[in-house]
Amino acid sequence: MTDPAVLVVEDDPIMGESLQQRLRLEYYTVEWVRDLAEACAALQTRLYPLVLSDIRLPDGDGGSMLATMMQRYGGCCPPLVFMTGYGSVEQAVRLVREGAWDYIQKPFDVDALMQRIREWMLPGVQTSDVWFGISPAAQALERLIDRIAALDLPVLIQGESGTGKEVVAQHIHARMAANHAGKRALPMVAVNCAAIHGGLLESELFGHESGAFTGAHKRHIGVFEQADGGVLFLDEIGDMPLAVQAKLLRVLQDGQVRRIGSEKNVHVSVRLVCATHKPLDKMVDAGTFRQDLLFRISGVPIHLTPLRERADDIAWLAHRHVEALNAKTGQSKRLDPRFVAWAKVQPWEGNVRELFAVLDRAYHFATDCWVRWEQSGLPCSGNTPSHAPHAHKAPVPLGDYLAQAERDYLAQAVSERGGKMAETAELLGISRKTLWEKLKRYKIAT
Ligand SMILES: Nc1ncnc2c1ncn2[C@@H]1O[C@H](COP(=O)(O)OP(=O)(O)OP(=O)(O)O)[C@@H](O)[C@H]1O
Repeated sequence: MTDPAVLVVEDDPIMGESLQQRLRLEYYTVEWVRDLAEACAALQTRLYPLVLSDIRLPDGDGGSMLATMMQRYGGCCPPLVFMTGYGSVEQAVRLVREGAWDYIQKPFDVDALMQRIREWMLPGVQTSDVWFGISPAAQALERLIDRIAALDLPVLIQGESGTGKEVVAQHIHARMAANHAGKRALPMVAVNCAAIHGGLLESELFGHESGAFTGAHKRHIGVFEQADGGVLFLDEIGDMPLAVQAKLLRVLQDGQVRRIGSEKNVHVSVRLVCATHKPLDKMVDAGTFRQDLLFRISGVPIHLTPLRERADDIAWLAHRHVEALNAKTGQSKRLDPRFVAWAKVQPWEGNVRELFAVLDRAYHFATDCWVRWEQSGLPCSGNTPSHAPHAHKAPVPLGDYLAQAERDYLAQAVSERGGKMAETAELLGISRKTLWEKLKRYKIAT
């Protein structure tokens, strides 16, 4: 199946015909059937990404439609959305609780329906040449990277934590490597300047000779020399001490490094790519970052847009991440389209890293083949998520974050089911014994 196909189940010829025409105009493949029997036959032939069904059919109703799909596909049935009149809204609400995807009340605005179908259908662009995102900001960035890969200018990537600065640096290297004709593979060496203490950072960058200082038992070749002819990625350059900044500036001006304890300069040629989440211009004003160095390293300045300002990328990234998890685990789970809808309406303050952490949790807690927002440990509607990722909060270890989310999720599930262990365990897709153990571990009262 290549086209996104919608199965429309509608006995009213005018409604069926107009839905079919409008969906075709939107480039969907449409199959229109008039009753439950025809719908059953169609469902035997393919797995539709979306089934749009009238709640009242000549040979059955929404309940029988849902039962048919559940019987055919189990917990993994395609999204089923009911079209309902005023008189059957209550039934539609009940069916949504029982497993239908959503409902839409007649008469409806067709444009609004198309918009919702786009969300239900997850129209992620899956072309392999897109690597950063499908939003206008991401596409502009991709075009920029294509252009600058061939230029010999230093690149400075700025953006909030988790926006993908390292992903961009790696892609610049990949593009350069693709254009590279040399016999030796184009090296890329990365250093996190925030992770190495000042004195050691200098030695890591420029190298040292044996005996240059206490503890320098043998010669160390610095990253400038290691990356010679390729890419040197200095991550978190905003954390570099002023003394090291001065030495870095000299190396960039001279194109030569001198290992600590050596008398000799070594010529180096690297493509420098720096990244930071800190505002370097403000640091210059505050006197904590050298203006001349900022000028040197920002040959091509790149500012990465936070994910909350490029919401179009959420679906695309989420979809790709689930595919990556499938490739890793050998499973074939699919993203619940409501995941994306909720991610868009939540006051989402995290970036891609946080999105992936939430998806990882939902993926691993999934009790069937659907990766659902409900299993992400975040609330489904309303106010700011209780532990929504927040880019400005102090980071906590991922293990603690996941444990907290698991704890909250279990507590919520147990309380919603009035402490009924068998029911809760079944809902969570784990054994009662495992549920008991987890409740004990997290000290959750029942
Ligand atoms: N466009 C993207 N496509 C795929 N994965 C992405 C993208 N952007 C970010 N990621 C993923 O999000 C996570 C964070 O990305 P990355 O480390 O590049 O961010 P960063 O801006 O360098 O963060 P930090 O400032 O904390 O170092 C990684 O798991 C990365 O693979």
